[in-house]
Amino acid sequence: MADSAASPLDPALLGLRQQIDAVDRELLALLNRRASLAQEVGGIKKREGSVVFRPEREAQVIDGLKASNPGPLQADSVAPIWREIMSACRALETPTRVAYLGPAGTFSELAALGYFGSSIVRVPCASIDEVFRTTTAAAADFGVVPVENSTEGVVARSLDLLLTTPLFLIGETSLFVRHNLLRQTNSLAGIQAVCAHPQALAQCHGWLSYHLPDVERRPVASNAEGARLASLDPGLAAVASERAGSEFGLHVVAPAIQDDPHNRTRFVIVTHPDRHPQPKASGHDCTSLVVSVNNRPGAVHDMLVPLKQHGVSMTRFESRPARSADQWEYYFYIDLQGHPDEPAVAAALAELRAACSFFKLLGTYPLDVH
Ligand SMILES: O=C(O)C(=O)C[C@]1(C(=O)O)C=C[C@@H](O)C=C1
Repeated sequence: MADSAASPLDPALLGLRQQIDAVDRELLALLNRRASLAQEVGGIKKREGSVVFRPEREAQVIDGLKASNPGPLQADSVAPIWREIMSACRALETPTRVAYLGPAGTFSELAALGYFGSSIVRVPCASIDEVFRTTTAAAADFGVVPVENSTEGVVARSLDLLLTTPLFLIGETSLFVRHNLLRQTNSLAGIQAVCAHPQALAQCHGWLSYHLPDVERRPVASNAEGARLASLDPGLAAVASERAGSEFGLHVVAPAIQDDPHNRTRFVIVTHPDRHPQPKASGHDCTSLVVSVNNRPGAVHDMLVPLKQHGVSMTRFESRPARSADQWEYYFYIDLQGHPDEPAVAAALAELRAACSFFKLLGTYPLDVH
């Protein structure tokens, strides 16, 4: 087909491409200069024995660039580009090993890559428990685990493990989750079972009930594991990402089958407090804690009064049964806006701690920058 605008012989096109080539060479030279500076920073950190990954600094770099971006590059493009640049620079300082619910192609892997960039050492794990174990045992520097989905609510296992393990939070990221029905053949006929993580099956409940009402829904450890099983058996279908589909050579029989078109999953980044300090204030931070109060009338209200008194906003409040002898005891997972280095947050936390029978600071970290 004739395409005069895209013809490589068009002198205007040729001229513009030559300019792009020249800009790319300049960009490469600048990126290498940046990389050398990061290496020098890495040298200082090594001498001081301090950690390489500084989530608050990375958030500030991206925030600053977005605020001063003159365009036409869109503001939304700034964060992913600089995340990759900083990922590559960080890798020159030290390898970053990141554990997540694998195998390749899971949404957890996408979240890990979105947050840390692609210059990481991937440590796929078979379960959320294994992500916590691997990170606790220092076989990974960081773990990425889902905590909440906009359709299905909390990921209970992650919340329980945050309560019971020593790991703490240093970051968060969220992902638009688009599920697809994948299979060896491009047809809905003859499917015997649909395999996926229980959360994904639940997020597609409406679609599966309508289109495959009599087909077994088979919960498996991850969506990518479902895709792997579907690649071995023509009678099986999977609910997973397009990436998992291409990874295992499957057709997308039906795209975007999640019941909520805005289906999002929030992930947190965990690490071990012995190996990583709490991030410093970035200016846009979140502080997460889990608390419990004695079971008496008004106790939850009283616990929250210090937040109001010190003008600290609460952005999340989830309850989980404590599974203690008293079956009506609960743990409350609370997210506050701000950092404990801010006097109002410090004062509110101190008073809240005094009002609680149990108090655990889960971490403080920069809010996700898009
Ligand atoms: O500023 C630092 O501390 C660096 O190591 C440099 C850099 C970057 O590339 O900008 C890389 C890694 C850190 O997580 C933060 C920033």
